[in-house]
Amino acid sequence: MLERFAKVEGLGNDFLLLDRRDASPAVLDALVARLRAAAPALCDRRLGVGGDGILVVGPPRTAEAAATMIVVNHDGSRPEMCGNGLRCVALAVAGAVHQLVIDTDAGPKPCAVREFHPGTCPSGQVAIDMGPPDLLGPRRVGGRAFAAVSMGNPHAIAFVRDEDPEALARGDGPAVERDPQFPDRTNVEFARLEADGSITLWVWERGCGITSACGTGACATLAAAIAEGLAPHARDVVVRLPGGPLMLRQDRAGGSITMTGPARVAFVGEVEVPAASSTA
Ligand SMILES: N[C@@H](CCC[C@H](N)C(=O)O)C(=O)O
Repeated sequence: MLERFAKVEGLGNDFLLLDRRDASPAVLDALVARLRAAAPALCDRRLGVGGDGILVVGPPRTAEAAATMIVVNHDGSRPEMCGNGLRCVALAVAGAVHQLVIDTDAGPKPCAVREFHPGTCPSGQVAIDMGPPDLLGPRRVGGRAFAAVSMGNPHAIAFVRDEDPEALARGDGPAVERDPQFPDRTNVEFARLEADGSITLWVWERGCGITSACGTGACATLAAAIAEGLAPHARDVVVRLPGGPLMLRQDRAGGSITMTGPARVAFVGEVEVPAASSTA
């Protein structure tokens, strides 16, 4: 069955986006099941469209929302949240309305689209109220201390000084992702505080591997940095990811984190999504 999609990206974290705001709950559930089974093939960068995951835009679940975002990782798993993906969904849904709420599996998220360039392939800057982080305490994995933080989805953050965060994310990410202390697996962050107050961040994503950016990972890292006294409240903090910078801010302890960054539709197309039973 052919499905129309937009290829979207935020800082190079890229997704197939299927807008099915017209679908009934049963049709949406069946589509998500098919996409989960087909995700490794669809997201394959040589044999498929290519992407870190898939975003399904469904009808809103709550009265104030414009739509719902459902996320499927590259490996077919279904995470609760995706920061870069949500910026892309807000951009795709926004049209003339630049303030909107999108429902997610981690609750409703207010979004503001700025510097909107309309067209078949719109782009813009999107600010999202990502909600408050949940600080879950320290974990020790392989002799290293990680801060466990939930942004709706799970993160394990280690701060390094003289080590290379990219090498650590590539080398240690897979084992930390599957450490038994994280029964749902975890996204894994290696972060370095820079002299100018910014944070350099590499992320090994659950269900994807290394990505060029992770919005929830950046927010979780800021929360851990503030908790450890490494970053300030009520000031913009730049988190530098391989794909570019995200601007983050938490105004008070325990409060919401605001994330601002780019989103873009790269191209649109149609792709065959096989029935779930024939993709095993
Ligand atoms: N890239 C995303 C996070 C996507 C979900 C993640 N892989 C998970 O399994 O939790 C982001 O920008 O937040």
